[in-house]
Amino acid sequence: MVIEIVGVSKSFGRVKALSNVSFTVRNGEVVGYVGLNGAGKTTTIRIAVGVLPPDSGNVFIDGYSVVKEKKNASRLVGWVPELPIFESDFRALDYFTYLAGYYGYSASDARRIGKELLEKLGLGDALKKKLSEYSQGMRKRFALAVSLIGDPPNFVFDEVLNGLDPQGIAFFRNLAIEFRKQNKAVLFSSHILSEVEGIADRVVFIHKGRIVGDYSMEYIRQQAQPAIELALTTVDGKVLKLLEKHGEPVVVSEKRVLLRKPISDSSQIVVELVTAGVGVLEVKKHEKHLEDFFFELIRKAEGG
Ligand SMILES: Nc1ncnc2c1ncn2[C@@H]1O[C@H](COP(=O)(O)OP(=O)(O)OP(=O)(O)O)[C@@H](O)[C@H]1O
Repeated sequence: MVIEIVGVSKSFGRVKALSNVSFTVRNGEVVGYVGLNGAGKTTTIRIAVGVLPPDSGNVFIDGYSVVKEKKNASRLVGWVPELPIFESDFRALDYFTYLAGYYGYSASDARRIGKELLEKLGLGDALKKKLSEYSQGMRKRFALAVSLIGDPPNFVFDEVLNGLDPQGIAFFRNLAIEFRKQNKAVLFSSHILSEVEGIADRVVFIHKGRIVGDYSMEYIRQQAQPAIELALTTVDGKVLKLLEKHGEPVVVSEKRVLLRKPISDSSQIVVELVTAGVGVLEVKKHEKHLEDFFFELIRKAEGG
């Protein structure tokens, strides 16, 4: 229902992995946790699920502290680690059935649910394979199935999309829709913003152990719209009125306008401007990609 990360810091020797990290994943929210390799995502996640103690700060899962009430907190959160490790002598479906037994499922129910889930995750042909023979990506998918057994109210997934094929990604996307409906709080990490796009409602960005941004996906998409930058001989009310027919003009400087969300071709706009007696000094197309938003945050964080 709610995952609250409050002022968490963690160092490994001289490496400061996390500095005062705080954010909340609320009820019914699916939050992407995006950062470059080594930014601190895995460290945050391991602390959030109680397998790594923070140096300072705390994480609360539905109000239970992972530091002081670890047993209660961990019961309420399902997770998929970055590199899942299992008792590898077991065959996949047998191991799933064994684990589900802990949650009170009968062996026949557990096998039925396990088969269904593993098939959906593209492991239908590998139900009888030993986990030791599973590839890293297959282990990831198996771990995702296992995390769903107890139907916990909160989830934390570490790079879960990494290792899923298109079918697996579609499965995860649908899962996210279900989680939202069921009011669960879901945090999932990725180092690729465009990968979380169709899934997350919000994105928290981490860079060098610090949170550098927290935005709704809607806002990020808006910012990442393409635009046409125009340098003109004059920028006045008449010019803006003309441009409004073609998008959302924003005056950048005395003679520069950024036409956001353009709906017409730049050549058509230039013709209209020239016909109206406005000189066009420069036309620049901004093909803004989602990742640019992420890199801009990093640049700002670096003081550039
Ligand atoms: N057990 C450890 N011992 C020493 N340093 C560590 C340990 N775990 C993490 N680090 C360091 O802490 C920093 C953050 O690592 P972390 O694994 O949390 O990043 P990440 O964002 O998950 O990256 P990746 O996507 O590569 O997994 C890195 O500098 C890493 O080298």
